[in-house]
Amino acid sequence: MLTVRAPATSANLGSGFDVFGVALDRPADVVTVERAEETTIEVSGAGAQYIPEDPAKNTAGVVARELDAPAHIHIDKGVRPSSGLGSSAASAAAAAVALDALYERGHTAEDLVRVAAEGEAAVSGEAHADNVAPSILGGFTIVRDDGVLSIDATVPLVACLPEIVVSTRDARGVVPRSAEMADVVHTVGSAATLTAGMQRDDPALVGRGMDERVVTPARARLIDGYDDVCAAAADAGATGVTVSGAGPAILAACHPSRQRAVASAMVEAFEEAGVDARAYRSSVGRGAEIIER
Ligand SMILES: Nc1ncnc2c1ncn2[C@@H]1O[C@H](COP(=O)(O)OP(=O)(O)OP(=O)(O)O)[C@@H](O)[C@H]1O
Ligand SMILES: N[C@@H](CCO)C(=O)O
Repeated sequence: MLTVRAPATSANLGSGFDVFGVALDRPADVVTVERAEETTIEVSGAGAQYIPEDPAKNTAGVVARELDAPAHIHIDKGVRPSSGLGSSAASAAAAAVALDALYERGHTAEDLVRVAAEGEAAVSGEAHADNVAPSILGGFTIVRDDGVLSIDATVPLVACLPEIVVSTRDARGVVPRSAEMADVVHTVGSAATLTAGMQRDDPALVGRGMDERVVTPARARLIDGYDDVCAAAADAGATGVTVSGAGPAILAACHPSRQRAVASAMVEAFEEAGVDARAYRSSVGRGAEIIER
């Protein structure tokens, strides 16, 4: 028997659609695996009632199939599904790390990112790896077709999760199919600025680099109170604010001394818009870890 904790993640960071991701300190999924003849899944915790226990439909079950590593899998959800905080990815990442260790397969972390991305494909229709990469590797990650990079950083972040559900499948449906060249140039500038900011641990550069004009505005319309929450975060000192993953969570970057104020301002602004919310104060965090053998 073996237990792994895999963290929530925020993907895109505005300018890095389907490329950038970041591990958060919390919340996290905790997955326990035990060898079995065939895979079975049991789910408890946040939003468990919305998560399929059929291994073919659960990201952790798909990972067990891909690794040919049948197991009884217990998933304790800390990351609520359809949150924009990489819920389905946290289970996939934890299962990949746990099953690799349980069956002593010795895959590299990069191999496990590819396997966990297949779990994501089963639920969202596409094998995007921008949540599973940070959930396995930790840090700020850059995913490309030819590999994945992870950069350590400690920039303070606030992820504010409202009591609204937006599925990744739906949020991918509103992404424009094409973009103006001026917006593409702007996005490249933001992505480069954000990457430099992560490397220098500079919250001001990271915040500026979150600005993006194509995908983010289309998705913001799916989130009640989005503009007010962004304005409140900026007033409280956020250096940048954007949709986390496919939403509805909203991610802000800030200087350490402003983190508490930014978190409170975002929750209050959601509440003024009639939406309950909670904020997770975080830094760029670590990846999946075995916590019990
Ligand atoms: N182990 C799992 N944990 C969570 N959701 C799962 C799992 N397996 C399958 N799902 C399904 O995946 C969907 C939730 O994933 P979705 O990608 O919409 O949200 P998310 O992972 O929180 O968001 P995002 O990818 O934007 O950060 C739900 O339909 C849920 O039933
Ligand atoms: N890059 C993906 C992440 C979803 O978690 C998207 O934005 O659709």
